[in-house]
Amino acid sequence: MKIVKIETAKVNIPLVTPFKTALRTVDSVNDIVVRITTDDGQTGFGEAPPTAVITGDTHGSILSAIEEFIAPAIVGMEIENLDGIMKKLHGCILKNSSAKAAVDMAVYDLFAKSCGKPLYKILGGGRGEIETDLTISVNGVEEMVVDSLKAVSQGFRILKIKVGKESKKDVERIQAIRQAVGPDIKLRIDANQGWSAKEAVKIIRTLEEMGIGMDLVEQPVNAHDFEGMKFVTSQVYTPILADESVFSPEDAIRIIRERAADLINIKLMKTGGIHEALKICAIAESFGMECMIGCMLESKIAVSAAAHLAAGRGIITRADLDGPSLCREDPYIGGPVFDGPKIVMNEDPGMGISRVAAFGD
Ligand SMILES: C[C@H](N)C(=O)N[C@H](CCC(=O)O)C(=O)O
Ligand SMILES: [Mg+2]
Repeated sequence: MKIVKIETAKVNIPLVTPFKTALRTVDSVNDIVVRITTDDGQTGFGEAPPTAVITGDTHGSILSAIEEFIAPAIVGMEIENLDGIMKKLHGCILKNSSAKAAVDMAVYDLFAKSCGKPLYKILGGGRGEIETDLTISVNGVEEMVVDSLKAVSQGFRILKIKVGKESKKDVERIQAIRQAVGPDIKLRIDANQGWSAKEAVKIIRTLEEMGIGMDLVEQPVNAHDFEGMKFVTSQVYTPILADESVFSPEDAIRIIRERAADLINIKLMKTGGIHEALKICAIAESFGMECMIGCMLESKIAVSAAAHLAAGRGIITRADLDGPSLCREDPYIGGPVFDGPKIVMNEDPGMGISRVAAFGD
C-alpha cells in the first residue's frame, strides 16, 4: 500500500452554543480535513483545527505545512513502513503539530486497515467503550448552572467547567454548579491558564474548604510557568492536570520530574498525532502518572482518532472528547458512535470513517 495522494478540504460545522474559554470564543468548528489515498484505492482520513491561541496553527499554516513539506516527504512511501513515515513526518518541518496530527491519524487509519483491524486494537485494544465529559462554557453563573443541568439531563456524569476569565467569580460559578447538580456528578475545572499561581491556590483551597469535590483542576496558570504549576500542585489536595504545558514527550518528562502536575492531558493536536502521543503514554505509565485524552474544537474525524488511542491505552483514565457533542451536525459516515457521554468503538478496520462530505463523495 503506497501513498499516492494527499488531499485537503475545509469543513465548517456550527456549534450547538458558542464555545467560551478564558482564551477564546468560537461559534463553529472550522477545520482542515485530510484524505490520503494509496495505490490500491484505500483511503485514510485526518483533521486539523486552527487553534492559533494554543498551538499557533492557522488554516494557512496547516495547508502549507501539508502541501509544501509533508506531502513531498511521504508521498510514495509504503504504509507498512509506519516508523519510516513518522520519521519523515516529524523531521520535514518543525512545530506545525496540528498539520502533523491530521496526516499522522490518516496514516494510522490506513495502517490499521492494512492489518484488517480497528485502530484501537492495533494501539492496545483494551476497551470497546469509553466515557467522555461535556464542556460547560464560561458565562454568567446562572447560565452555567442551566447548561450544567441540561448536560446532566442528557446523561453526562462528568462536566468540564470552564473558568479563568473573571477569576473573582470562579468560586461562585463552581459552588453554584455543585449545588445544582448534586454530589454524584464529577466536576473537572479548566482555567485555561487564566489564574496566577497564588490566585489558583486561593481559589482551589477555598473550594476544598467548602467541601466541593473536584476530579481535577486543569492548567491553572500560564503554559510556560512550570514554577507556578509546581507551586499550585504542591499547595492543594485536588489533582492538577497539565494541558497547555505539555505538547511533547520532553514536556511530559519535565512535568513529571519537577512534580509540576499530577496528571497530563494528551491531545493529538499538541503532540502532532498518535505516534508522539504513544511516547507520552509510555513515559506516564513508567512513572505511574495517569493521563486524560483531550481535544480542541474538533469534529468526528480527529476525535475518533483520539478515542481509538484512549480505548487502546489503559494509562488514559479520563476522556474529554466532547467535540462531536458540541457540533450541531455530523457530516461523516462511520467511525465510533458518539452517544452522549458514551463513545462506542467501531469494529470495522481503521478509524471506521468511510465518508467525508467535504471531499464530495
Ligand atoms: C473541547 C474540549 N472539551 C476542550 O475544552 N478543549 C480545550 C481547548 C479547546 C479549544 O480552545 O479549542 C482545553 O482543554 O483547553
Ligand atoms: Mg484544557
